[in-house]
Amino acid sequence: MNTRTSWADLAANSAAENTNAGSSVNNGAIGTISGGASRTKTYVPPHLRNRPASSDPPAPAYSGPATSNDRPAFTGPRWGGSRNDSRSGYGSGGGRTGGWGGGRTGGWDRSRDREVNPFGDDDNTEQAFSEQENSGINFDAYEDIPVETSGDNVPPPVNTFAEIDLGEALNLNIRRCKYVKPTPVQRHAIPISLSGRDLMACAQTGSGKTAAFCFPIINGIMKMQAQGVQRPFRGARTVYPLALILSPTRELSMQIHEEARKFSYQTGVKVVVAYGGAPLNQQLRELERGVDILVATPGRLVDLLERARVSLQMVKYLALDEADRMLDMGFEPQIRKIVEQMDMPPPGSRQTMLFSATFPREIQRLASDFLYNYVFLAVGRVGSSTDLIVQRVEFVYDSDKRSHLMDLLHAQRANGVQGKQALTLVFVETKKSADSLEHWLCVNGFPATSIHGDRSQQEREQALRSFKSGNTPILVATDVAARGLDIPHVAHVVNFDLPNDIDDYVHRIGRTGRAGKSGLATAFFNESNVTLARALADLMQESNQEVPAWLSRYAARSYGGGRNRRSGVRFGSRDFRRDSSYNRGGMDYYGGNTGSGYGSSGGYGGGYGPGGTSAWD
Ligand SMILES: Nc1ncnc2c1ncn2[C@@H]1O[C@H](COP(=O)(O)OP(=O)(O)OP(=O)(O)O)[C@@H](O)[C@H]1O
Repeated sequence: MNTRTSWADLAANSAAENTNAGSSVNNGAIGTISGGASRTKTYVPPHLRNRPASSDPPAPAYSGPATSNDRPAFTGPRWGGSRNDSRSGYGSGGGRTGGWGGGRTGGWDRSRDREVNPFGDDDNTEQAFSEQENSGINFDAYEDIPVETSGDNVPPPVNTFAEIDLGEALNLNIRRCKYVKPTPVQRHAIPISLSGRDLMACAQTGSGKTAAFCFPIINGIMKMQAQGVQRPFRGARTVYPLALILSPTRELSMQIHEEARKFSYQTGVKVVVAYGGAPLNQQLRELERGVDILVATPGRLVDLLERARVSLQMVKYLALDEADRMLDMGFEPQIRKIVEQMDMPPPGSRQTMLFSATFPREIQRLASDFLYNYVFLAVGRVGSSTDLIVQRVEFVYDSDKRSHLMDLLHAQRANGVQGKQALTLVFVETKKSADSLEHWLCVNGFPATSIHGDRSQQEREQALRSFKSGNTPILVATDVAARGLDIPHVAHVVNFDLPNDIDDYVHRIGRTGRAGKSGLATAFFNESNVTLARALADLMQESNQEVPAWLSRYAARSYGGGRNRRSGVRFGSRDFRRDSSYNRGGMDYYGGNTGSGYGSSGGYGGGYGPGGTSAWD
């Protein structure tokens, strides 16, 4: 098929662009890992140098060998040996001696100067970073994205970080991250959250949602601490976080933790992460040192709650990242338990923020149980993919998939920059096929690794590190890596097996084309994917992609099949409260003004109250 050649060229070009991007991109999200192995391992902040060793021994990252990812054709990870586990941030960086114990009140001032610098740079960074901007971001790409807000009295958006009073310490960290101006979702979501409103926010992959929920939380906690918030005393071992951030995967929780630690550096706000598959004791020790923001996966959190090691009684902020995933069938019972059946304050007494790139209507309906008089925000159409990603679909029989993949990889390699293979993420359906494809790639001279639910947590983390560092530039993954992961320089996402659900496709391809950069996504389609055809064709068309004629033909035949949530509705999953069926129930969501402190006009043409307007319509 002659198109294959041009797609291979595209793959190669995208790869070249991403490889070229090099260090100019913000590597912030997991910056302690990406491209900086040796730096993070050896860095000791100036204020910690020449100190006696801590009485708190560095928490060992792994009990087993770090070279667990020892598949064939690897040259051995650069990361082996004494990995300095960035997760352990506060506790293990060396030098910190307690400071967070028990009912900490104001302990931060004493220990602030001992906080490990999560940026891994010198403390005198202000000048260095103020000169630079995050040059990897192409903000123009976002400028004309349509924005919809609904709810009463929606606070107006801002254009700059300076317009919002986030506090000096947080502003400094924003500069350290090289964020020069807010992304569209940040422009809208941050003022809404700062005003105290609950929020359901939908914005495209890679558009900066993490900061959008982290900044208001950190700012709010700084204010609470300034007012001398007191925590109850239920026993020395129970901790009382003020904010809870839940995410569906361990790796995403780790990533959010890393981001939140950067944003909260020297603000006095302590962030701790808890997720399954890692030693509980280590996480308990971290918690006992004090926690303001707890980032967690649901399973591990339920465990901690049942052991009465965490109480949610003081939670003022609840954020669900990938909220639609958190509320789908797999997670919903656990989320309900955490949010409704433990001791968390009810909606209205806490502030709840739900974020995702996709928000099916039925999930919005479920989610509204957790919210109080919320604002709905959609930046771009709900569930759309970003135009920054070039999407290709190729008809490939199962038996030909491996050779097609090989063609793409060869083309990328041939056009690679300085012989470097650009990062390629390959999604497959099952854990078994992930293992076998990884093995096959390695045997055929393409260093690959894999991430899926049957691998140990050590192996999963090792695989991610090895991928990010470029050591194994191909990562074969199941959907465990589909959401949220912010891996710089992923040039190409290959849907070797397409998912059944178009929303999963949107998240998967969203691992490339992030933060204003371009990316390439190639999907292998065959008869077993017909139920996805219509949604896929619609999505591609909406993102200005070339839809092959054969796919359009499949689409025409596959009305309403599968879990295609968009069938029959042209991407209509906006605020579900606008559905006539919703209002028929006698509920008038827009009727009552619950007093957010904003004038009824809000000074912004967003609100979808009666007579409200939308930038989309
Ligand atoms: N204002 C900003 N300026 C520059 N870079 C930013 C800004 N906000 C976020 N970024 C960067 O953009 C990248 C993507 O951000 P983030 O991971 O929060 O996206 P997301 O919207 O949560 O994506 P996903 O839907 O895949 O979870 C990150 O590397 C982050 O550091």
